[in-house]
Amino acid sequence: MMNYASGQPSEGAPRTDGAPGTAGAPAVRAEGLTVVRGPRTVLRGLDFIVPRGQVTGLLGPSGCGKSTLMRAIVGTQAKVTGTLDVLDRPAGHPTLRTRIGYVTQAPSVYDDLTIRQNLDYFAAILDPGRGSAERRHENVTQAIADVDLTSHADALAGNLSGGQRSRVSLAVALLGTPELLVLDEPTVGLDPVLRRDLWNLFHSIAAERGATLLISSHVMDEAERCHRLLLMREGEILADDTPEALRHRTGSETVEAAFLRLVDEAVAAGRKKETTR
Ligand SMILES: Nc1ncnc2c1ncn2[C@@H]1O[C@H](COP(=O)(O)OP(=O)(O)OP(=O)(O)O)[C@@H](O)[C@H]1O
Repeated sequence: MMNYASGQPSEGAPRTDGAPGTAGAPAVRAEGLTVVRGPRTVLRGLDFIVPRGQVTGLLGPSGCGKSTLMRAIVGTQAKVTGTLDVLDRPAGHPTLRTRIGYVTQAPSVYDDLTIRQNLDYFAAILDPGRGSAERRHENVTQAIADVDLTSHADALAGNLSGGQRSRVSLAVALLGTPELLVLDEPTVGLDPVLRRDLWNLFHSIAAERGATLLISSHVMDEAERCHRLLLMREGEILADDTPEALRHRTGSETVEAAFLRLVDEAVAAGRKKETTR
């Protein structure tokens, strides 16, 4: 994975993406998406799309609802109302299970198994039976190589660093070559070199496999690496645009500055609404 190009969106990003003005259905389409968790409405009537074949960043401060939105998309969240279509099916549809790869914030690996044994285990669940043994072996070897862990394939997962464990989780999600990869803060706690390498890998997965990636982060400099952004705040979408358009629209140098400006505008609009009540 280490020698993929720049980790930045390329000029030639796919156009069959469902983005406004382009052909093709989006990977994810939400209308009036609302989620209630406990006593709180955590997502409030969201409308957005995630275009196919691109890297979309889901950014916003801690607690704004990023994980909840991802859980709704992969079908593991209760009390979801509104429309939420994923790969042309309602979210949670059984046929989506093998078409989506999901990596949660906590790496889901077995410490007492080696990397290869972890991957073998999940591959056997995805693609069971003796007849598939050879394909499983190839897929596992490829997934380990994709995340640059070939030289550690026989190391116990319990002896790996945090970044290496995150990459094992990502390798599990890559098994079965999913059409949609949903990655919840995959670079949190990683050093800058590993973060850059992972972003390069994400872009190569989109470019070479045509996969759609939805990646959450609260690190704003990672926003610049995405084709499109969903900026969230307090359970709402503040903006759904390209990084360049966001910077341009707000007259800002960086996406972080654009985000702060949009937050200020939203706060000011909220105050105005209250005073005119
Ligand atoms: N089980 C739960 N019951 C009630 N409220 C919850 C539950 N889980 C999360 N919440 C609330 O839902 C809101 C959104 O949480 P969520 O985990 O989606 O945020 P996030 O943006 O992913 O945060 P972070 O970046 O810190 O992971 C938070 O205010 C949180 O307190």
